[in-house]
Parts: sequence; C-alpha cells; structure tokens
Amino acid sequence: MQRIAISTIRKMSSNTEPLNNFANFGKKIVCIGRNYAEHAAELGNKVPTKPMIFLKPTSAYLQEGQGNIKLPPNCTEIHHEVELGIVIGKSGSNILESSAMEHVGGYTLALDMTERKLQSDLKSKGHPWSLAKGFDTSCPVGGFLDASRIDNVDDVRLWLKVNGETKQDGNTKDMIFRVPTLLSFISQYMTLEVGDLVLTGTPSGVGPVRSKDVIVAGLNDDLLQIEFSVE
Ligand SMILES: O=C(O)/C=C/C(=O)CC(=O)C(=O)O
Ligand SMILES: [Mg+2]
Repeated sequence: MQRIAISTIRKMSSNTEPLNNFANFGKKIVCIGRNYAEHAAELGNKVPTKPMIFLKPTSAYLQEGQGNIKLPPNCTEIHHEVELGIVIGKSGSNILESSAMEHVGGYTLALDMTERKLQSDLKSKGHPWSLAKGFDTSCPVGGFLDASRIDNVDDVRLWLKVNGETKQDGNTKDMIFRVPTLLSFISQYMTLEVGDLVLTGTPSGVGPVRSKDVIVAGLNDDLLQIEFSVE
C-alpha cells in the first residue's frame, strides 16, 4: 500500500506556501454533492440517503497565483462553492470508518466552481455533470495544511466572500455525512490514492460570480485563506 512519508507531507504543511505541483499530486478529485441540508434545499434538492459522488479531472486545478478562474465556453451562470478538501496521505480501498482518519494526510480549501445553468440542463436530460463541474480552473485550491493543523474536522468554519460581501458562512458540523463515512463509502468503489483530493461539499449561500469578481474564502478565522479573481 503506497504511503506518502509524513515527513514529506510535513514539509508541505504551510498555510502560506502553495502546494507545488498540486495538479500532479493526485490522480483524482472526488467531490461530494448535497452534503449540507441547507444547500440541498436552496437548489430544490432532497437530502441524499447515501453520499452523492462526482469527479473533477486534475486538469481543473488552479493554484493561487497561477492565474484567474476562467469562464467555460457559452457560460451563462458560474457559481462559487467553498469546500473543505481532504488530501489523502495513505492509499486504501474498503476503508473502515473506524480507521478512515489514518488515511488523511492533510487538508486544503477549495472552490467547486460550477456552471449551474449547464448543470441544470444536463440534469434534466439525465446526463452526467462532467462539463458543468470539470472545466479548466473549476477547482481553485489553497495551500496544504498538515493533518495536525485541524484538531476536530467536525467543527471547521468555512466562509466565502465575493467583492468583500459574505456569501457563504458554514461549518462542517452541519455535514450530513462525516469525513470517515465519506472516505469509507468512496473507497468501496474507488481506491483512494495518495494525493487524491476529496471535496466534502458546500454549505448554503452559493451564487453567481461574474468577470472581474474577487473571491476570498477561508477556514476558521485565520487557519487558511485563498483569493481568486474571475477572468
Ligand atoms: O443537485 C444539484 O442541483 C447540484 C448539486 C451540486 O452542485 C452539489 C455540490 O457540488 C455540493 O453540494 O457541493
Ligand atoms: Mg460542490
């Protein structure tokens, strides 16, 4: 079972130093949908009975300082979604919930940028959301936080502002499915590999951003902060 040396992870653990080569760091970005009840409701969706999973390609990564969020072709409505990211530090499949946290190498803060109108159109046709969720720059990410930097992953505040106005302000205590449940569930279908990123879902308050908007988001008050502009 491949395991990234904790010493290697620790070298990267900084909330100011961007994680170099994040895009090459893992093989997949596993996203959880509708994991906060208020967000499910704001889009008129039911709360899922099992974790709702979709993927983003690693070509979607955008690291801070590497450019702006790009609008996908024929974009009509692109939404921000602030999410806690779990970086896998130990590969595994059929992971038990009781030992799932051993597979967490660290954390980051990410935006699950979504072309909402396209997503709705694809949903109405029963088609996958891949284009609405996986376009280039649809996964802006912050630096890498060593697992030791978060004492209790069930109580992390995540917030997001657009042009200085607070749009999202939630807490992981409101997640429907907790991190161990998510890692265990995903790994029954897909082996979680070192460096993979799991986006744990967004709290309520999602909404559109436009060209030249500035998005600032953070974990807790000052644990990690990211800033991205829309091209
Ligand atoms: O079901 C929908 O209409 C939309 C769902 C999402 O975009 C799910 C997420 O990405 C999320 O809950 O974070
Ligand atoms: Mg999302």
